[in-house]
Amino acid sequence: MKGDGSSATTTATSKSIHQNHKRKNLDAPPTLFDRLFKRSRTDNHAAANTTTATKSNMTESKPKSAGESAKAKPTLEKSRKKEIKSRLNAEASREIRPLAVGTVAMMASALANQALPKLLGKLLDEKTSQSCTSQHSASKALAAVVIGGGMASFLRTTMLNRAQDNIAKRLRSKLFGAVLIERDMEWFVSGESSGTNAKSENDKSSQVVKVEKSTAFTPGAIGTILTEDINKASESITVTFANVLRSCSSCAFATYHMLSINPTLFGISVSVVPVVGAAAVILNKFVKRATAKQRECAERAASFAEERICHIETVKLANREKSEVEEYIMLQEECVVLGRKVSSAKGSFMGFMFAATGGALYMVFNAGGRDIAAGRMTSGELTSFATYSFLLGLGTSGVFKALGEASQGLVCADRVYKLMDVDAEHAGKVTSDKSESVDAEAVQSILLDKICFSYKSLPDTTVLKDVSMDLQRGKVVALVGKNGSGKTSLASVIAGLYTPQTGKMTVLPSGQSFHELDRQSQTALVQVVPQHPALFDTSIRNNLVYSCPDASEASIERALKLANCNDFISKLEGELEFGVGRNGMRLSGGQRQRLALARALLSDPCLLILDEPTSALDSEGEEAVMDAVHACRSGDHGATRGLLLITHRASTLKVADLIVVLKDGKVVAEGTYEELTRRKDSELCELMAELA
Ligand SMILES: Nc1ncnc2c1ncn2[C@@H]1O[C@H](COP(=O)(O)OP(=O)(O)OP(=O)(O)O)[C@@H](O)[C@H]1O
Repeated sequence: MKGDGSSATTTATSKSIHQNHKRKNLDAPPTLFDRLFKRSRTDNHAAANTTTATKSNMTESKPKSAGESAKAKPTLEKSRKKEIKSRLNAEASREIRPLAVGTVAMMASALANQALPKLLGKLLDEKTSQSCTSQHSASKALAAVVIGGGMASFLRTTMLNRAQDNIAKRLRSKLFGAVLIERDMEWFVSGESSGTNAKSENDKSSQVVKVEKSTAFTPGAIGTILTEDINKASESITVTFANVLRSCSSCAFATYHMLSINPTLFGISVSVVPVVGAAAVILNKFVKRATAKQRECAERAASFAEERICHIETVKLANREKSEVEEYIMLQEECVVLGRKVSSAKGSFMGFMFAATGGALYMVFNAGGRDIAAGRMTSGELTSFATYSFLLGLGTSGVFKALGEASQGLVCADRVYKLMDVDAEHAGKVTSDKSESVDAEAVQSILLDKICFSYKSLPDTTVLKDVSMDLQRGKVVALVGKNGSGKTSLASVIAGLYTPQTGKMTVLPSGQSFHELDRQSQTALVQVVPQHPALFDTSIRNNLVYSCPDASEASIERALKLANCNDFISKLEGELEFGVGRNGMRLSGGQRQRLALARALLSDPCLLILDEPTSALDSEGEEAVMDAVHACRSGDHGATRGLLLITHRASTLKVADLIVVLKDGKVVAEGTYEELTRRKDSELCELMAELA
């Protein structure tokens, strides 16, 4: 089993990440990660306070999800607008240098644009007056303006785009951190992250219950926020802001020049502005609403497609490919209808603008022609005037367009910050917030004392009731119970994924509270092999070292041997470098389980939890579980470890030192296999009979 360069690089990278993490705990200078997330948390707390204030000003009592808010109200409350603006400004202020250079360059290029018509007019007049000497001066000035303007345009584009990219990068990093680090598990499994069923209706024709899904922070919606919304939000404080400035300056310069050339002609030329402005305001409102609806529809379609692709096996087993494609087409049609409304509105505005501008130019040339004939104006002046009026039109539409983009940017930023701000209910305690650590090797047992737990989404249902248990190194405890009795929930609480409402979980002999330890200590103490282990679309090696990136070759080999992985890995092409495919689909269920077991063993935890470990294992794989039992009892390199087996198999139950029977979240019996099967009507016998 050899590693190639790429995996070595990956391992080296993960090693360095892990080492960085370790260094962080030793009070090293703050890393980029620290700076980003500490700042982000400070921002979030500040924002959370402001948000609370904002929420109280809102008319709705229930806070809405991003998808819902976009659906219900594409415009923002004043106080919320103010808050978002100040947060965006804070982001922009961190890019003050490229923004300042870009803005100055933009003003310079705008000046060059404004100078062009005048110089062109001058050139024309000089040419018609046959003055060879002055012709040169206009040409030289023109050359200087063209070269200077070109350079300014280059600087403007590169600097503003650089600022935009930097802001987007920071927002993306903060947002991804807020989603991955700062949220507790419940946020991911509850309706807020995965989308809830908004309403159900029975589709009689297909006899399938159709459920309209909300787009509230589904993985698809999170993806869209991370890409499109952040792009638009960062654009609104860089390029769009600069465009507003440029368009305004264009309007001011053009107005000045037009007034200085011919004030009467200026009056004729701007007579169409109020009409065009009023049309723009009305259409802009309509476009904003329609765009929000179109976006919500596109998100629903994206989430729909994503879910079907993720669960392709279920789709194919149910023979639903065609009907799912049809439903997707219907969603697309809905999007197209909404898109048509947006395009019609935009098209009408463009057509109206064209007609209005054409009409204004017709009037200008009519009156200007008369002025030339009367000797009040030269043809060069009229050309300059016409070009300035064109620039004024361009500037005016630029202002409206940029203002529209800016308000769209605010709506997008609102979605970004809604996802970034963690509400108190779902704030997972961040690793660095908990400073207590433990020497995992010194821990002898984990003691559960009257643990009570309910999920936040169902606070009235107590899933675990006064569960007490002593999980010692070298001891195998089997946990049995009917479906839904709370076995997996207990495993998740012990692993630190959820915090119990009452009761204590203590590590001995230090007596520290497990749930007050930092995440690194918690994962060093407890590792879980879940019912359906998730594998990433990468090599076996990378999947293996996921929770222990700095594992040595010797410990990798030991973990693989303990989990009985070597036989199947040696038959795979590339062995440890074999790509397992998406969700580990290129491996069998048993192989996935065994690989997950090796991954857990690699961390050398004090306690290993195997949730239904034999469900996907063949008889050969069951031996791996027995090997794990042996390794826990006798210690594979000196130290023993505890094992909590969630199982129903009699063969596994027999090897356990203690069997704990769970019923409706309560421990109803505990003892050895012999003790618990002495009576035919014992809880364990009844359970085994029911499960047989
Ligand atoms: N994320 C969750 N949010 C709310 N309730 C949940 C959640 N996960 C599980 N439950 C509920 O908690 C109870 C216990 O579930 P749990 O998965 O712990 O049972 P289990 O004994 O492991 O079941 P099984 O043997 O089927 O895996 C069930 O009633 C279940 O509906």
